Amino acid sequence: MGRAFLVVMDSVGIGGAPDAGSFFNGELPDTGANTLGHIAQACAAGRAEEGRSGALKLPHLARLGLGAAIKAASGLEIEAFNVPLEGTWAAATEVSKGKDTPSGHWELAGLPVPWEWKFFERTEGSFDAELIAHVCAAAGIEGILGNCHAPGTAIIEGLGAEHMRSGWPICYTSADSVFQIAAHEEIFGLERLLKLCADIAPTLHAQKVGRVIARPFVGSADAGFVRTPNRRDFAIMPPRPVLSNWVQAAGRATFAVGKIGDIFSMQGFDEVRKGTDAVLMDHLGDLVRDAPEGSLTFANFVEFDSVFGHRRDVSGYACALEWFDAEIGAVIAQMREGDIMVLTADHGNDPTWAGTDHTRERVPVLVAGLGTGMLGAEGHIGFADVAAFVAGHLGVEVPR
Ligand SMILES: O=P(O)(O)O[C@H]1O[C@H](CO)[C@@H](O)[C@H]1O
Ligand SMILES: [Mn+2]
Ligand SMILES: [Mn+2]
Repeated sequence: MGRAFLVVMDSVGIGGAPDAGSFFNGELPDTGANTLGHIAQACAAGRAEEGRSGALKLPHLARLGLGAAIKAASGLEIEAFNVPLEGTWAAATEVSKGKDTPSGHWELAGLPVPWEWKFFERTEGSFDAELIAHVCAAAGIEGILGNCHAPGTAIIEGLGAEHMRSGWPICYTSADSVFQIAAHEEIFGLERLLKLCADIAPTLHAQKVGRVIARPFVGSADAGFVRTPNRRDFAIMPPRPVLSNWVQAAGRATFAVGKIGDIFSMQGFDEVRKGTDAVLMDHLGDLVRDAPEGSLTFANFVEFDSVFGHRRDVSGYACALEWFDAEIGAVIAQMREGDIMVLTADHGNDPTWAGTDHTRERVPVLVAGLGTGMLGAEGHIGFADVAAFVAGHLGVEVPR
């Protein structure tokens, strides 16, 4: 029967989205954004030399068809990826009207987002008085800080000291459908922050805001502020069953690795394993060793996006890709006969692009365990085809 491992490299887009012009970073449309393509070009030109050097080395992903996928997606040819093919590949195009994590993951899991998300469009004064009053009442405080679009690290640097003085939470958003609350773990309290987010989430979800995100941090004005790994996403529930539900309903085991549990509101998984990306790679290796026949493992590696993409750190992103490639090569080598691993992404986050937001892009779909081939017409498929493909491999019915 075999097993399936669906692995999302968060934000590792390959350009070419036909609707990129409808998505923006500030004033600039995402037309031409290409996360992997532009990182590879920067590396080849010697512009990504911090902590690494030279051409982007992704031998395992390249053998699975990364070069062919980029070329199909965006027309770009990356010399470093020009190696003999051993995998099955495609470039996937998204239809959901959002370039964020839930939109990408839901559609990859078979559910294109069936509504328009609510975005907070004003970059300053983003939240209306009613919402602010709701947050204040839920938190038992007089006011909030922030109330704007901002990168999360910059806003705690700018408002952390004031937050410590006033005890008011820092509320901010981005080009995504998110309401984020940053608060000091010791001054405001971690449990209090998580409870506040959980309490206000139903109101925001009812307005089709995709996620309320708790962004705890520690530190001081003198020593600097730093976010902790205790981030928690309170995401709107998918309105219909998705891949993990289908597999579970067929009596199979399902495992979530990383933030997958949060993205699907903990629905459809027998077990959720979390940690930093390095820890997640160990979890994935353990599951490749131990997961039962017929099972689904759905993993997300978030640091490409959260640590490097949003920070527009090209060298760091390249390092993370090279680390991932080496590690995943060793994990793939442990797969059993009949297993497949599908490596894909949920959106772009081009670190050479303007702004600090995600970028609308196509994504690679690279399959290990099937031999050499291509999916779709000339290598083009939709995000939702990934779910159908994985379900088909497991012999699980896709509900109509
Ligand atoms: O800049 P930080 O706080 O990391 O926020 C980013 O993370 C959010 C959720 O992934 C995105 O919408 C973007 O705003
Ligand atoms: Mn994402
Ligand atoms: Mn992100």
